[in-house]
Amino acid sequence: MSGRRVGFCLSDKKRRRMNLDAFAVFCEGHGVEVVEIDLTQPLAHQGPFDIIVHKLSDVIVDAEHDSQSQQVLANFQSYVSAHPSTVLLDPLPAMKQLLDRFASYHIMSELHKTLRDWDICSPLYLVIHSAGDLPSIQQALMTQGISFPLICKTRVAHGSLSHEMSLIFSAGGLADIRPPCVLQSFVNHGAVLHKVFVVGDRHFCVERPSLKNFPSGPCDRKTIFFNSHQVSKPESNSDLTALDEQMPCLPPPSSEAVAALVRELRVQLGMALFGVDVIVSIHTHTLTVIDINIFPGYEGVPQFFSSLLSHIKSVLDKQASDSPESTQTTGGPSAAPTGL
Ligand SMILES: Nc1ncnc2c1ncn2[C@@H]1O[C@H](COP(=O)(O)OP(=O)(O)OP(=O)(O)O)[C@@H](O)[C@H]1O
Ligand SMILES: O=P(O)(O)O[C@H]1[C@H](O)[C@H](O)[C@H](OP(=O)(O)O)[C@@H](OP(=O)(O)O)[C@@H]1O
Ligand SMILES: [Mg+2]
Repeated sequence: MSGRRVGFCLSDKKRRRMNLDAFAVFCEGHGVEVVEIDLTQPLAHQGPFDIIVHKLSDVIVDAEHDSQSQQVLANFQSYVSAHPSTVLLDPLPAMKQLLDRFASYHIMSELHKTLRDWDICSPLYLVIHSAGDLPSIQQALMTQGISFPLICKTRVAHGSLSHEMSLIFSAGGLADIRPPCVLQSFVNHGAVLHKVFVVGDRHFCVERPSLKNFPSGPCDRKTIFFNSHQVSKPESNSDLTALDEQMPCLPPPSSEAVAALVRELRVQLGMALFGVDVIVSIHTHTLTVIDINIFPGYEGVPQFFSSLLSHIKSVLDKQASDSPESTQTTGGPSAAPTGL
């Protein structure tokens, strides 16, 4: 597959984390040119691109208050509008919905309706738009049957501030929330998180440390503030992740249920590169979706490079078969062997 150019727009952190240089070498051997896009320069001078793979979440979040980010985003969007044949991985509207926990948690809350055959749910949650009076928040929690402990997360779902969260154990702890935020019911799950990393039509499950169990119901305990990156990275190990009491190992989520969940989310989100965080309730053994991430780190997925290239090639093959030229010739282009 010659002459295919794939542009990448990644933050410095993401480029290092993904090792884009190594991926470019990997793709060269398969006839795909990987080009890093400089967002500070006109994209038209750097193209053309068959596909652009990006993680513009930081730029989109910063564009809310920063004029330079607004300009970068505007330049990117104008290039994409002027080049409709360039495929975005993933589309900006799809990405934007996952940047907002108010939106992504609504998607999660609807999953049980479309996945009726599977014991899949997401925790009850309350959206807090602004700092209202605490009694009305407490009343809303009671009305919706959302019990303590609660986990409080910022509305913005990506970027450094988005991982600062808190565990709230009683009504008094509600004074510690900083709206806009969500208050999500805390589900005891035995300190094991299942990260489901999705790359196109493939997905991979990776076990990670997670928050330990806490006594159900309100208790007189101070709010615990933490950063999620201290809790669920492979190396995470703290008082927050060490179980206070021994408990029987939980069965992992069924692979069929995870596959059904990924299929549903792929359709609903219209995305190819995302991560789903899943826990298993120690009480009900229900597969519980607690988070969805844009273009995650895929740490613990050695098949990431080959899966990403395989998806890129499937997109390019579809582009070739959909292109007007392909209908003018008999039989269309011979689909280049993906070999992956
Ligand atoms: N409702 C919940 N019940 C129990 N534990 C939870 C719940 N929500 C989150 N957690 C715990 O907190 C951790 C971080 O939560 P979450 O994934 O929502 O944060 P995040 O900042 O989006 O994380 P990341 O971006 O790294 O996926 C989870 O890995 C899990 O250990
Ligand atoms: O845009 P951010 O930095 O919030 O993206 C995060 C993402 O939210 C997840 O925290 C990723 O962790 P995993 O889900 O464990 O992959 C982070 O990946 P990392 O490899 O950089 O820790 C993203 O940065
Ligand atoms: Mg998460």
